[in-house]
Amino acid sequence: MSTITNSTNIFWQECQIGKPDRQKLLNQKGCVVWITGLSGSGKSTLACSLGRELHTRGKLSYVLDGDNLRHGLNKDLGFKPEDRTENIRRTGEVAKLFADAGLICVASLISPYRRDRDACRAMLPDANFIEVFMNMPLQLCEARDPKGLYKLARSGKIKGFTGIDDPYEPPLNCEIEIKQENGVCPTPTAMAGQVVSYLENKGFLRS
Ligand SMILES: Nc1ncnc2c1ncn2[C@@H]1O[C@H](COP(=O)(O)OS(=O)(=O)O)[C@@H](OP(=O)(O)O)[C@H]1O
Ligand SMILES: Nc1ncnc2c1ncn2[C@@H]1O[C@H](COP(=O)(O)OP(=O)(O)O)[C@@H](O)[C@H]1O
Repeated sequence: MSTITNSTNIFWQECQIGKPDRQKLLNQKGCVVWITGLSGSGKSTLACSLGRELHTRGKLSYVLDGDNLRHGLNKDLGFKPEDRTENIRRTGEVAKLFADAGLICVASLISPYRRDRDACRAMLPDANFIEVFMNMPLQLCEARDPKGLYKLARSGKIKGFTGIDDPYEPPLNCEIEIKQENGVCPTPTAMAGQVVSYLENKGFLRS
């Protein structure tokens, strides 16, 4: 991530009401839950299920989904490595703002490159970046293929598709790993439950 800025003569503006005040109001702690994994691994499913579970518990969250962001904020970006890097950087910055607002921000993007995810982690105080790895086999994701993209990638109609002809670098230091047990994928509710338990144990669900 570049730390170079093109602006000069800029100053940080402090306000009287800060993150601790907002957290107190919301009775929770702002953080980023960053879900990474292959296309079709269940990132959006987990993000939605988690959002629903937190809402039920009276906790304010917001989902930043890669696909959705590419309809607006990131619509100028493609899938070249430098575009993916910029996609992740922008999303990291937005997620950081949501966390500062006191929300539990759930970012759900393939984010295939370790360096880009680590750069987002570095934007936040360490414990406030919770990396969730959807550790699902490529064969399962490809068998699901809900958008038919793997089929297009295998036939060469999409170039640079993650897992096929573009790399996915699994996390080395994630906080949560979601994986199959005895060849069975946990249900969406169980996946969300795993994340909620983590948030609860680490004190994010109280101020
Ligand atoms: N070349 C290539 N590689 C990977 N994915 C592709 C590609 N082209 C289009 N798509 C679709 O874009 C969705 C991924 O967007 P992301 O912003 O999460 O990608 S990234 O983090 O910048 O790698 C991804 O959504 P999910 O399937 O939900 O992961 C795909 O539907
Ligand atoms: N835990 C799960 N159990 C069964 N099917 C799932 C599960 N998670 C996701 N799926 C299914 O797999 C497909 C891909 O899930 P999705 O959340 O869109 O993945 P991603 O966002 O990583 O591309 C969808 O059809 C979804 O219904």
